[in-house]
Amino acid sequence: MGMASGDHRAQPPEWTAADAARILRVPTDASHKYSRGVAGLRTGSVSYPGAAVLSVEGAARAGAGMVRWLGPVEVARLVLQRRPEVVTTPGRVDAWVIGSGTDPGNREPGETLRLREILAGSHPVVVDAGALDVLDGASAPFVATPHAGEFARLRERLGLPQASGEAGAAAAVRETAAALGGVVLLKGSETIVAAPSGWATVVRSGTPWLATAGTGDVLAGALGALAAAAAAEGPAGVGVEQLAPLAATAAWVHGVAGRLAAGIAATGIPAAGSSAAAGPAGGGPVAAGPTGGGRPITALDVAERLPEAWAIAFAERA
Ligand SMILES: NC(=O)C1=CN([C@@H]2O[C@H](COP(=O)(O)OP(=O)(O)OC[C@H]3O[C@@H](n4cnc5c(N)ncnc54)[C@H](O)[C@@H]3O)[C@@H](O)[C@H]2O)[C@@H](O)CC1
Ligand SMILES: Nc1ncnc2c1ncn2[C@@H]1O[C@H](COP(=O)(O)OP(=O)(O)O)[C@@H](O)[C@H]1O
Repeated sequence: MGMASGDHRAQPPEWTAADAARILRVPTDASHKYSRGVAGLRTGSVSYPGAAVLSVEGAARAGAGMVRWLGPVEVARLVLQRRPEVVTTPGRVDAWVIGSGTDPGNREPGETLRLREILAGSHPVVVDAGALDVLDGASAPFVATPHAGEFARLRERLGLPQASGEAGAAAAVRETAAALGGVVLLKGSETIVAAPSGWATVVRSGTPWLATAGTGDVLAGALGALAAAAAAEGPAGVGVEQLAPLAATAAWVHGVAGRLAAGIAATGIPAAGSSAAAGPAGGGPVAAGPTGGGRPITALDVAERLPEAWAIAFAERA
């Protein structure tokens, strides 16, 4: 994390396996499911039930002590069919994931109220897709996770001009984070993460094979698990600036999981201390990169490879 910069003019440095390894938490003899963090998800809907399943998969596979999913009973049935480990009754939550697989145009007023309550709380919140419109006035530390289309709409709502070019994207993500008072994770072939302070990093561990429906839902769930683990660690909780490296780590692990699923991850995963410019000694640039082959993948394939990606990062632990 020392590599990343708060200089608004600078191009953000790349997040590495070693950076991710410093953030990931390993259970000890003293651990129990609650100390490892409860990820609470209000994701999916009757219109998009699959997103509930996918975000739950992301959270479960990224190491949550418990996944609590709350929502319509017919969606709960699908979630439990896929993953009976999930708890579907209200209770303790250390970090929330909201919005994936929901349509703000179709949201019941009661649900909007619940989302606003979550955003007025003190637990970290991952704000995805259909919840990006309720961010205004949030006091909880949060990470917004828009794709390019959602990012453009978010900036429009904030009265900010549209960004252009690679350099423009990084500056725009920083500017949006500062305007919102929360972390912004802009998804894409390069995923840019910025905190309100201007701290920023770029994640390049993925593959274009990730461009398939539902992979963003898996990422939101995975980030929820990492945030819950951090939040469960002590009474001090997790501040907004701490959420940025957690978000970069979730994106790094998710990207590598995509590459593992696509069969192109055996070589060239950026290693300890590497950056795109570091050369082979530091792990090197991605050898089997975007045009280096691979095969089609599904969002569930990505979720299934999260533990392996996690272990690849963790192997870089100093
Ligand atoms: N199995 C499921 O239940 C799935 C549910 N999903 C949910 O479906 C809802 C709608 O999400 P969508 O993202 O499809 O729709 P959006 O309502 O965000 O709109 C997509 C629009 O944005 C534009 N756009 C520009 N850049 C884009 C980019 N990088 N990626 C995607 N669209 C871009 C597209 O051209 C399109 O017109 C969300 O709640 C999402 O979470 C999706 O995650 C897909 C899988
Ligand atoms: N061309 C690409 N190269 C690498 N990763 C990509 C590419 N396109 C999309 N992704 C990744 O795939 C995921 C897509 O998320 P999102 O757009 O929210 O999809 P969905 O809403 O269908 O879940 C993100 O993690 C994003 O970074």
